[in-house]
Amino acid sequence: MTASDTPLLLIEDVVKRFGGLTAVDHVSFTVKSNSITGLIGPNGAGKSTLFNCITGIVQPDSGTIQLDGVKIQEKSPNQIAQHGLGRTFQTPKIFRGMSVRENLAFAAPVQHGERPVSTLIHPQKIKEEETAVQSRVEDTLEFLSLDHLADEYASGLSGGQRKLLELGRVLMLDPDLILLDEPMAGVNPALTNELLDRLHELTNRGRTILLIEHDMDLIMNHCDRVVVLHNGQTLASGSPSLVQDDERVIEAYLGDVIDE
Ligand SMILES: Nc1ncnc2c1ncn2[C@@H]1O[C@H](COP(=O)(O)OP(=O)(O)OP(=O)(O)O)[C@@H](O)[C@H]1O
Repeated sequence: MTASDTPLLLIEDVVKRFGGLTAVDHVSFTVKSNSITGLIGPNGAGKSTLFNCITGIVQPDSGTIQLDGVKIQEKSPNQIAQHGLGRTFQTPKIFRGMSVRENLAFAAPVQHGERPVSTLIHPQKIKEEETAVQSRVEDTLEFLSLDHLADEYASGLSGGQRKLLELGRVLMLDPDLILLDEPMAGVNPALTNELLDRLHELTNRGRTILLIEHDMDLIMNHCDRVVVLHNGQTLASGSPSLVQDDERVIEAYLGDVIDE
């Protein structure tokens, strides 16, 4: 395998049990840099549990998870985030009592200015850091077309705008790999298109995206690869067209989704 073939994320034989239930059952797949990969499967297939294993919220019982060539399965969520992983949740984690701009600024990595002693010792450095954060906030507002809402309270945003803001908070950490848990659920079509444009733009800028989504049109039209989970196992993985035509996937999952 050459360096350029090395996947950004490697999931190998990962198992996670809750008592007698095997939620993730020997799952293996890879995610290439600068791609969008869709993780799909019926309710209870193990998608969120796998996300939790990747982000360090739960520890897998066995298997290997590598991010950019480094094993991360025994690291803490903070260490994994510092290693270049960002994540959004089904329900956005934002501060409703803060403005959009404050939400973004607050998501920036810990700065010297937040430590009182540093403020006295390195005033110039702190000023530079504050300027850099402000500039990053403005860039993020513009990138996500949230600039007109910058001073609004997050509590006043629509569901879709909250999802954009949560993505913005993740982008403030400048992650290489972004995990999105149902980013389009409850988002109106105009904002969904906006969000999809941004996701493609992020891959053009060198980011990599792994997303859980139930909207099949979106998965088939916008993902480079699809991984299908069923009963905790990898039922299929490959290009959207390959997965769409896979008899096992149609029988176990797509049949139901299309009939709905
Ligand atoms: N903390 C937990 N304790 C016990 N069982 C759990 C826990 N978390 C998940 N499970 C179980 O593991 C299985 C997989 O759940 P998971 O939430 O990962 O599925 P999912 O594919 O994300 O489903 P959905 O699409 O409904 O969100 C389910 O049977 C669920 O009940």
